[in-house]
Amino acid sequence: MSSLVPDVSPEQLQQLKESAGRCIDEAGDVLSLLSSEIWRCPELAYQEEKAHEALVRFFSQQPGWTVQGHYLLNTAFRATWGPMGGREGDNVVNIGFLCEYDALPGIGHACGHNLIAEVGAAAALGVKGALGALSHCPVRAKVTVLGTPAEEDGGGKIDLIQAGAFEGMDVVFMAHPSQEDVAYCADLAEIDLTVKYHGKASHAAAYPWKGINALDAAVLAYNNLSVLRQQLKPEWRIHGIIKHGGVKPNIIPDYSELFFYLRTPKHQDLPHIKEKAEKCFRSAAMATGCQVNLEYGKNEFYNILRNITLERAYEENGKTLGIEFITNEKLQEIPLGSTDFGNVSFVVPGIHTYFYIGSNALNHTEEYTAAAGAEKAQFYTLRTAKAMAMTALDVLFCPELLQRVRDEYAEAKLKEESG
Ligand SMILES: NCCCC[C@H](NC(=O)CCN)C(=O)O
Repeated sequence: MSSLVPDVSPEQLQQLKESAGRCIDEAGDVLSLLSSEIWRCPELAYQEEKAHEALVRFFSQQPGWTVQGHYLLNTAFRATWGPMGGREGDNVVNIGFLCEYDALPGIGHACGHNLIAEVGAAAALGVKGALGALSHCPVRAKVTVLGTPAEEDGGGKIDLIQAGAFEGMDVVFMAHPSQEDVAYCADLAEIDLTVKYHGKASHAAAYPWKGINALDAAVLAYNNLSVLRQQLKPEWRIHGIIKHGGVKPNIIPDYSELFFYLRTPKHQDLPHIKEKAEKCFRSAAMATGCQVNLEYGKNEFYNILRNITLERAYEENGKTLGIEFITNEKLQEIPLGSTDFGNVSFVVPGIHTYFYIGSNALNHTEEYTAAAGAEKAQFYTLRTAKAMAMTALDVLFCPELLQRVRDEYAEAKLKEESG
């Protein structure tokens, strides 16, 4: 372990970590109530009004927090504690914990975002509780909880980055429910694409030759993409749905709409997959005589800029709590999807870990929705929060560790952005 700030011994840091764990356990009931309140009322991206209200109420009822509802976005919030401690002129070390709370259409919290909110809140309570119990904290510390809506659709963290919400943060943490405990997974860069074909209606039996078939264009495009996949790199992904394909069998469809996700390991590769996909959509328009409009999502999701220094510190703390991590780099390179945390990782050093919740069900299934709302998930959720809080305390009290985190972030960002 790096050398600690003056006045804090390794034993005292360990006592602080244990204190954080006790604070989290003591708040276990209210944290579980918070999580289940969110879970019971699933709300879609940018519409998480009840979840926002529950989280703002939660922190407003906790002593010492400054809470801002509707923070820069209607369903975002910010809760801060501090800066406290240190000496006049000391630099503030601002630790951020991120909460997600949007659900999926039709299957509720099938990605367990209610547990993401709980982990973030719990870890923040733990750090605040441990520091607050000190007669004098030798570090000028601040804890920031940021409610970041719309991860599943639109990317609220990206909106918040653009609005300046992450300025002044030194390190950020969040954890995402999964099937295993892992400090890093190679989440993909991603962009949404909506494709609209406009044709010409006609009676499909009487004079079909008068029509221009927008459904044919959609089907051709879908098949074009299906054969394109053979020529894509194995980690690239193109997948989607036909949202509209016509209204009646005897009316040649004059409108069809498709919704696709395009994904690549690095956000610098997105233009290449976009170019390939566009040829598939435009050639289908040419083949059928349709007009085509391509509309990209407002936010590109970035891949995650990993911070191995922080990951290792998190793993060390988690192991003391009995967490068994996947550390095999090959398994960590298997993409689990995408997240707008990737964009955050390019503006603030941080980790987006994954944690087991007591079920082998798969995300984005009804079984996972049930698992995310089950009492059994609470033990794993609070354990993850403790590991995050312990790692935050390491960052606060080990200046060398914080410097290594910063150095790795700067080097990784330079390497990534120089291609
Ligand atoms: N613009 C759509 C982004 C979809 C993000 C979604 N995220 C997760 O499933 C969370 C786990 N990475 C996805 O990857 O489909």
